[in-house]
Amino acid sequence: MFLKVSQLGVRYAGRPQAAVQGVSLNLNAGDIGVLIGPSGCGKTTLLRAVAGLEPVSSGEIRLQDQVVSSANTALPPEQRRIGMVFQDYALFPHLSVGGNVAFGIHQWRKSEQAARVAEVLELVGLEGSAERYPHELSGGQQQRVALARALAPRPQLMLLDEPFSNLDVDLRERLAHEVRGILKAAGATALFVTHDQLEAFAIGDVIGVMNEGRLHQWDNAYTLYHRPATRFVADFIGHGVFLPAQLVMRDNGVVAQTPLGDLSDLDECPLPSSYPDGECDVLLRADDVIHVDGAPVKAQIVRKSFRGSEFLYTLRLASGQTVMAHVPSHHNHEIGEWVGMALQVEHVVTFPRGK
Ligand SMILES: Nc1ncnc2c1ncn2[C@@H]1O[C@H](COP(=O)(O)OP(=O)(O)OP(=O)(O)O)[C@@H](O)[C@H]1O
Repeated sequence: MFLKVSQLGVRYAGRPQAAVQGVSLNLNAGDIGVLIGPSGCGKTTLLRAVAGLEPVSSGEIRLQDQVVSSANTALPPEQRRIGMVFQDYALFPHLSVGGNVAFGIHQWRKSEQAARVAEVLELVGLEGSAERYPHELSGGQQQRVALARALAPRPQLMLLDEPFSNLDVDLRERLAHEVRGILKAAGATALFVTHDQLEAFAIGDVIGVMNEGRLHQWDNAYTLYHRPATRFVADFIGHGVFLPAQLVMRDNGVVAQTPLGDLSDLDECPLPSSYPDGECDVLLRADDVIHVDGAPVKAQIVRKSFRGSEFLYTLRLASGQTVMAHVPSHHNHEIGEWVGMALQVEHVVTFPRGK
């Protein structure tokens, strides 16, 4: 295991609650991990602890099997061979692009420095820009220089904290894909912090969802979306809606009875005995709820937003619950209209009956 974080706790003096509590995660060499979660959930604190910039109050951090942080060990940041790109990690304005990129390798021989600068600038798509100055570059180009600067000393681990948050949305998405390509081409292992889930999906091999200092799940994007471990993950990733359901046995199989009809032929569905009286909530994504003109269950459209090839409808069921559905945009119904809806769920995800 390349990076191993075990039962990590980080506290700030004078704050009653730990900023990071009981967090464990593993990252393989060459993989990109992404931490995502709402503001204040502890993402940056965790990243800073890995960098050696925050002391650890419990648990430990290992890099290539060496304990670098624990309650009584703290390898200084400069000995961790870590490259960092932070949101506010500005370039030095008085240094050329080449000068900026060479900053962390100034102790190398001049010829090796020049070769490495050319190599990483090519990697980030800025070959031939070594003589330019930061103010002559766009925001996206400046962030690529910052990335090149961090990669130049061949760090064993790259840490990136919301590196695109000062850039506009279109550029962010493009850069997210580019940065993944650059990190992979460099063979880098990286931990990346964002609060944007599309960015997380575009960049991460493995994604961790944090809330209030805790890591709820550490998995690939597909599993996070389809098999969320907690209600928080279900809601945060892909905006889940929860419908009350009752699990019952019928013909040797489990059926989930919901206000949108029965769900049967379910894979991996828990038995009714998993919940008191079989009563639970099922997670429904907008793509689990389909519009069928003649369906017996009707729902009223309360909101609709046009997304080009489809509408995202928000619908209220007769039972009062709200669900969302992606519907092909040629089904252009009016707000207030009652339309036929049904469920198309492959694997059902259940949680204890909620708040
Ligand atoms: N230097 C500090 N001193 C005291 N408390 C801090 C300090 N830095 C962060 N905190 C607190 O620790 C918690 C976690 O903060 P952190 O910056 O790690 O969250 P985050 O998930 O990165 O948030 P954001 O997305 O807003 O950057 C928050 O409650 C924050 O107020």
